[in-house]
This record gives sequence, structure tokens and C-alpha cells, in this order.
Amino acid sequence: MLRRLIESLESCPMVRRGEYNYFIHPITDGVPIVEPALLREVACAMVCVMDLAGVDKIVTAEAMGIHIGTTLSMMTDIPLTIMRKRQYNLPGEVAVHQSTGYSSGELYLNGIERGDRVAVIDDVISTGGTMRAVIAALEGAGAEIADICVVIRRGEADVGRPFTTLVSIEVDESGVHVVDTCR
Ligand SMILES: O=P(O)(O)OC[C@H]1O[C@H](OP(=O)(O)OP(=O)(O)O)[C@H](O)[C@@H]1O
Ligand code: HPA
Repeated sequence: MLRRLIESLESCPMVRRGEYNYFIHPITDGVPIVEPALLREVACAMVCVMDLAGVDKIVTAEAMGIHIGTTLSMMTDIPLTIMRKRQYNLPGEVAVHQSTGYSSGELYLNGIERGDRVAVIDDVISTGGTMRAVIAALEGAGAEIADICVVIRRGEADVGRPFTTLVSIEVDESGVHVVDTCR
């Protein structure tokens, strides 16, 4: 079922970002090209593995959760909000600090009301810094997190809550190796 995702991961290029081996893939980077069939495969798998019952809103983080979140939103008719790296100063905006293996900054949550039941999705989890920031923002806003799903798990990050992944990978100098799948 995840044939396109697995094959494209195992053949994708990699670059160094400081000490970090950064793999480059359509789902995590939007380059070189995002094939509709791959996006459909990923979003269909998410619909299958996630608990979306009673979910009011899908939450993702800028930038590379957006194409996945949009596809899932269109398939499920559940509205989407995107945590942005830009501050809007709207009433109720929640700011949190995000750090990854190669960057750090702020993320801003808008559009969530106390008691909202939300599903969180993202493209990849590596250090878990982004997901921990997203969870902290949602807790700060008083949301109930129904489910969390990331397409690609890289490593063993702990985000303090269970989450589902479509594939788990290991990355070394020779490239990406898929070591587990959700089905
Ligand atoms: O588990 P972590 O170490 O936090 O890494 C995962 C995060 O890194 C990437 O985001 P990034 O902040 O690079 O922004 P982008 O989506 O704009 O590329 C990716 O989209 C995840 O959100
Ligand atoms: O190696 C990576 N590639 C793409 N996106 C990422 N986000 C965290 N790590 C990575």
C-alpha cells in the first residue's frame, strides 16, 4: 500500500546540514516534484490508520505539513489550521519555541478554541522538537488531542504522547533505509 512512499524514500538524495544528514524527498521538501499519486497514497494511509472520529480540526506545521494536511482536509472535510513561523497577533494566538536537528525559531498557533478535538499531522519526526512544540501550543490553547500521525519517523524521538507513523527510517551516509511500515 505504501509502495510509492517506500521506493521514493529509498532512492532519494541526501545533503549535509552541519552534522545532520538531511534527506531530500517530495513529502518532506516538496522537491523535485510532488506526484499526486504519492500524495494520495500518503493521505489514504493516514485516513486508514488515524482515529478521526469527532475531530473538529486538523493541525499541522509550516511548511511541509501543508500539502499533506490540505489533502487530508479535502478527503475528510475536516478544517485545517497551519502553525506558522509568522506572528499574526490575532486574539488567542499561542506562541511556542521550535527546535529541530538543524534550525530553531518560533511557531504560532491560531484558530483553535478551548475544547476543540484536534488531529495533528506532519511530514516527518526526527528530534521531535517540532511535535513537542505543536503539542505544547495545543495544550496551551486547551485543545483535546485525539490523534497524532507523521508520515516518516526518523529515530526514536519521545514527544510525551503516543503517535502513529506510516514508515520508520534510518539514515546513514549511504542514504535512507525503510525499517518499518504501519501495514
Ligand atoms: O522532529 P524535528 O527534528 O523537529 O524535525 C521535523 C520537522 O522538521 C521539518 O520542519 P522545518 O522546521 O525544517 O520546516 P519546513 O517544514 O519549513 O521545512 C519537518 O517539516 C518537521 O516539521
Ligand atoms: O532529513 C530530513 N529531511 C527532510 N526534512 C526533515 N525534517 C527533519 N529532518 C529532515
